[in-house]
Amino acid sequence: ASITACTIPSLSEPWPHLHSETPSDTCSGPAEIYTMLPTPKKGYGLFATRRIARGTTVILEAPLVVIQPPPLTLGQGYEISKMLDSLRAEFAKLSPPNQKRYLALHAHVFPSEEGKERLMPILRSNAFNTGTGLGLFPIVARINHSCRPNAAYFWSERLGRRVVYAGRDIEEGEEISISYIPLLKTTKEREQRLAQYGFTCECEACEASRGGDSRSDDARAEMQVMLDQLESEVLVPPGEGLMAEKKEEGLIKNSLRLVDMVEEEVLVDYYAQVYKLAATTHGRSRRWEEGAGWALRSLEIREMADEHSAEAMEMRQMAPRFILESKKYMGEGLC
Ligand SMILES: C[S@@+](CC[C@H](N)C(=O)[O-])C[C@H]1O[C@@H](n2cnc3c(N)ncnc32)[C@H](O)[C@@H]1O
Repeated sequence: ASITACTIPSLSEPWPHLHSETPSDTCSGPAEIYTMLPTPKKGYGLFATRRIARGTTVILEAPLVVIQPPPLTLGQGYEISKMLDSLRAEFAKLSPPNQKRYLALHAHVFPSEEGKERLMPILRSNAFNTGTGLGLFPIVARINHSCRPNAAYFWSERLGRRVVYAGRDIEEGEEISISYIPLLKTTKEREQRLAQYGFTCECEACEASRGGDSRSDDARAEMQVMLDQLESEVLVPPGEGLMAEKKEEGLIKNSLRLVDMVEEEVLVDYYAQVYKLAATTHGRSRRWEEGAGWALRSLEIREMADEHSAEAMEMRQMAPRFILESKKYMGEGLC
C-alpha cells in the first residue's frame, strides 16, 4: 500500500510513545516527503512518502534544547549531575507546548532510573551533537538507526540546524535510517555502542554477521585500519626519489581500495571523507586530473549536507587548484 503523504503532525501535539498506539493526528499537516509511522519493533520511525533522490535534504531542523556538557572526566565520561542541572534549566525555559514535545519523545530508561524524572533518559536516547553542545531535535529524533543507513546527517554551524539528506535514493515507503554510531566497527562492537539506546540492531549487515557471514565485519575492521593509516600518512609531506614515489603509489592504491570498500558496504556517511582522501593521494603524486575528479565527488556530497560548510569550501578550492595544476603540468610537458 502506498503511504499517505503527511508530515509529522503539529509538533505542539505530543505523540504518545506507546509502540502499539497510532498517533491521533497522523496526517493533518501539508504534504511532506516523510511521515511518522509505528513500526513492529522499533517504536515510531520516519518513512518516505515518495521516492527521495540521493542528495535531497530530508530534514533541516533547529534544536529544541541545547546543553553544553561539562568537560569529560577521563575514563568516566560526563558528570551526569552537572548535565542534569543545565538540562533542567534549559527545559524550564521552554514554552509548555515545547515541554510537551520534549516529554513525548522516546526514552530508553535504565533500571536505576525507573519511575524517576525522564529528562535525562530522553536526552540520552535522542540527542545529537551541535558542535560543542548536545541538542535535541524532535523530528530527527524519530529516525531509527541502521548500520547500513540510507540517509546521512550533518550539524551545520552556519545554519544552526541539523541537516538530514538522502545518502542514496530512498524508495517510496522505505524507512529513512541514519546511524547513531561510528560504522567502521564489527557487529559486536556496534552492539556494545547501541546498548545505551536499549536495542539490538537487526539491519541486514548485523543479521548477516549473526548468521555467520563475516564479510561485512571483516571489511569494516579493515576499512577502519586503512582510514586511520591514510589519514595520518597524508599529513606527512611526500618525499623525493624512487622509494618515495613507490610509497605514494601505495597510498593511491589504498585510497582507491578504501573507496571501493566503502561503496560496496554502502556506508554513505563516509563517502565524502574517502573521496577527499583519494583526491589528496592523487594530488600528492601530481595526478591532478584524477585528483580533481575525486575532489568534485567529495564536493558533491559535502554540498548535499551544506553547500557553504567549511568542508564544501575546502573541496571547492581543491578541485580547481588541481585542474589548474593539471593544465600547468600539461603545458610543461608540451614545451
Ligand atoms: C532516537 S529514537 C528513534 C525513534 C523512536 N523509534 C521513537 O519511537 O521515537 C531511538 C530509539 O528508537 C528505537 N530504535 C532506533 N533504531 C532501532 C533499531 N534499528 N531497532 C530497534 N529499535 C530501534 C530504540 O528504542 C531507540 O532507543
